[in-house]
Amino acid sequence: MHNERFDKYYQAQGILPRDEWNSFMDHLREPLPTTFRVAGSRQTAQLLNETIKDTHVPHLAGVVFEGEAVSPPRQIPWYPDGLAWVFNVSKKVLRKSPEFKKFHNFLVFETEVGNISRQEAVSMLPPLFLGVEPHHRVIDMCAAPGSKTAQLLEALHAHDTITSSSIPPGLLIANDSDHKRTHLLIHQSARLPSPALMVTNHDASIYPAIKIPSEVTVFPSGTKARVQSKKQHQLLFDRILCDVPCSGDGTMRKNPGIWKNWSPMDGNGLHGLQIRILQRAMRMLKKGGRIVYSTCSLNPVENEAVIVAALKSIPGFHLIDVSNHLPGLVYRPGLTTWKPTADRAVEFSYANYDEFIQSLPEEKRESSKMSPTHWPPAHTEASELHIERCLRIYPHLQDTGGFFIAVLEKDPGPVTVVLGTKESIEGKRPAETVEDLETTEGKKPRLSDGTVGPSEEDAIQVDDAEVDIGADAGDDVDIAEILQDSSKVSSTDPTIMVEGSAEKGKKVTKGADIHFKENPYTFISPNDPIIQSCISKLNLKPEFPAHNVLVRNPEGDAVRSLYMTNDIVKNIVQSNDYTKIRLMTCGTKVLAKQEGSVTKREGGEAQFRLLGEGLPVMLPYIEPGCIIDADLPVLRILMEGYYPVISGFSEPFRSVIEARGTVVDLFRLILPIWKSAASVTLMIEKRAKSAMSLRVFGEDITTAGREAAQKRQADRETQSEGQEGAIATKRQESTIENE
Ligand SMILES: C[S@@+](CC[C@H](N)C(=O)[O-])C[C@H]1O[C@@H](n2cnc3c(N)ncnc32)[C@H](O)[C@@H]1O
Repeated sequence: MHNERFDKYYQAQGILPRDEWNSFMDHLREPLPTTFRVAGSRQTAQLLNETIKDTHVPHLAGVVFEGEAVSPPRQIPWYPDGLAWVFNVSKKVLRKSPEFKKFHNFLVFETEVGNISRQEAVSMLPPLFLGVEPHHRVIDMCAAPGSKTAQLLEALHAHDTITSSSIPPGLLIANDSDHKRTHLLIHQSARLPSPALMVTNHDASIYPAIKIPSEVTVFPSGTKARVQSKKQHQLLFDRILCDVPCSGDGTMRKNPGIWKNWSPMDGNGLHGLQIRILQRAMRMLKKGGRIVYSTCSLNPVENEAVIVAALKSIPGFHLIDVSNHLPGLVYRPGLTTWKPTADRAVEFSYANYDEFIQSLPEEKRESSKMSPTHWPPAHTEASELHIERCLRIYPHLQDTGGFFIAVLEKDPGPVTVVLGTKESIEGKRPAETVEDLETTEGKKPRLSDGTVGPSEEDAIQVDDAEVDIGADAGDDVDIAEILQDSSKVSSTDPTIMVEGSAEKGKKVTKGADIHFKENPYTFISPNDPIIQSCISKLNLKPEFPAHNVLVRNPEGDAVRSLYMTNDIVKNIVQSNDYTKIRLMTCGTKVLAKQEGSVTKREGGEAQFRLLGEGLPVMLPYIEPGCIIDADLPVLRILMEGYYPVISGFSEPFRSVIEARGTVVDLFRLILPIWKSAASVTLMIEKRAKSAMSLRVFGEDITTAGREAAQKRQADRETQSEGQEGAIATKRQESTIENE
């Protein structure tokens, strides 16, 4: 845990007063304490938080392990409502002290079901500065694996109750350029089902313009709303998170491997991409909207230098003073000057870019990774831009990782015409300013993605401009035309077709990504017989938004799963080519075909059931008459076996369920069950069932839990007999580690 280049570089940057240097370095070499956040809707989170505060903490307060007192978890002072916790306990204590082991199990299971997010303290900050509200349109540009996305989604769902999800009028797009990592986002989203969520897979620096219909034009100050046109406009966002890829040297406490190979060149190489992502975000932001730019790097080249370059290249933005936003948070102001180096040995030989570039042989100048924006601005410029308003977080300040945050706002500007979608006029969300970038930034050159590029005076080169999967207004072209374009598609590939376009040679939208292999999104008619059958069989209320139900298969038929979205997600899906925006998923799965149900086996029509993950979203539409009261003994039977027979339940549950039933209401737990001829099954996922069992009964009474316990016992016995003991322990340890 030593690197001379690191010391030399950061001492030269003057990131800290001299007398803090040793403490800073000592903390960098210490492992991070465990931190977690109680997640979920506000009501659920508060309830679980009370359990931690009132049950777990007192239980852990007096624990003494091997003669030493162990500290119980404590609340992170700056996190709102005390919902984030830190605890500093070694693995040995976790494993061997029964009190901590129980608490650890609680954490593992609640994390599994999404009630707790084991997140680094500093990583919880960016969403707190973004201030998302349920009506906001939000994009998380570099979202995977999704811990901040989860926080943004929770803010969008601030009006959820313990049992049911609200349908926010806003939108959250979680994007990541790494296809594999977008699957992490999809996995996360199953824990927080939201009809307002879309997951996309794009390079954020060339994120395509999303079209949205703007049917109604409203003129300000009380003039009457009237339909002016059915034009489409570019969707602009109220809030954007740019948690950009970075060198990550702020995470050294968690990733000690960074020490060995650290070099200033890592940050130098990322600087250009970081600027382009931030610039793209600035162009997608609404007037008065807010961007949070963050990195887990301490390097000014990845932080302040990016902010300066972006602010200088696109006028109309400023840094917000957020010093009073989170009382209790200790941080340092942004650096107003710094010293870049293009030298692995960390020599600071060049005071400015010109000196640097002149020092290179002519043939090497063009390929240099360094640009003028790596160097600091003049002193007056730095103070005009208020670079000191950025936040730097160092490990020794509050025993965290290192982090950087800047909060940018787009000037509100004069309001000329206010355009809104139909639903905004009907009061679901405040009318918004939607501007047509085509006209407002007409003087600037246009990038090939249809967005506006920097002007000639701008210091930054946009070198990905040739990648066009962008914002062209959506002319239709023949697929043959695309096939001819060898830069986009290899002409030797005979199978090129947009997934889901059933006919060969079908027209596709210009700019569509024909390599994108996802099933299409088809909203089905509210009169579709399957939808109608779900409404009647599952006793759904007439308010059920049947027009917002979609399916995902090439034929567009309701064959297996039904998803629900809110209005804005539907508008976007219907106005854009899903391959062009590379849409991985949207909305939330609410209903699924019950395979092998009796009627199906007898050749009757397929039956759909409510999904556990979609239940909070569906609950407001379920007739109260089909919610059955039950008690703890009933829940116990449901949890202990996979298919408990109906005759095994006591009255009155037994008679009620014998008549019929799809949903059970248990002391503010609403759970879906499936009733077949002779048995009744709790339709929740195995791990979720175990988490609930621990929460409700204090032990894992589920079949899977009992089997796992038996296996552990058997392993222990084998171990004590001295046969393969070492192997069994290792397996157990690695399971705990993974968890
Ligand atoms: C710092 S991580 C994001 C962490 C995430 N916000 C969270 O809290 O879980 C940066 C992410 O950016 C993604 N990424 C890298 N280059 C990108 C690009 N050009 N466009 C979009 N995402 C990118 C990486 O795949 C990575 O998942």
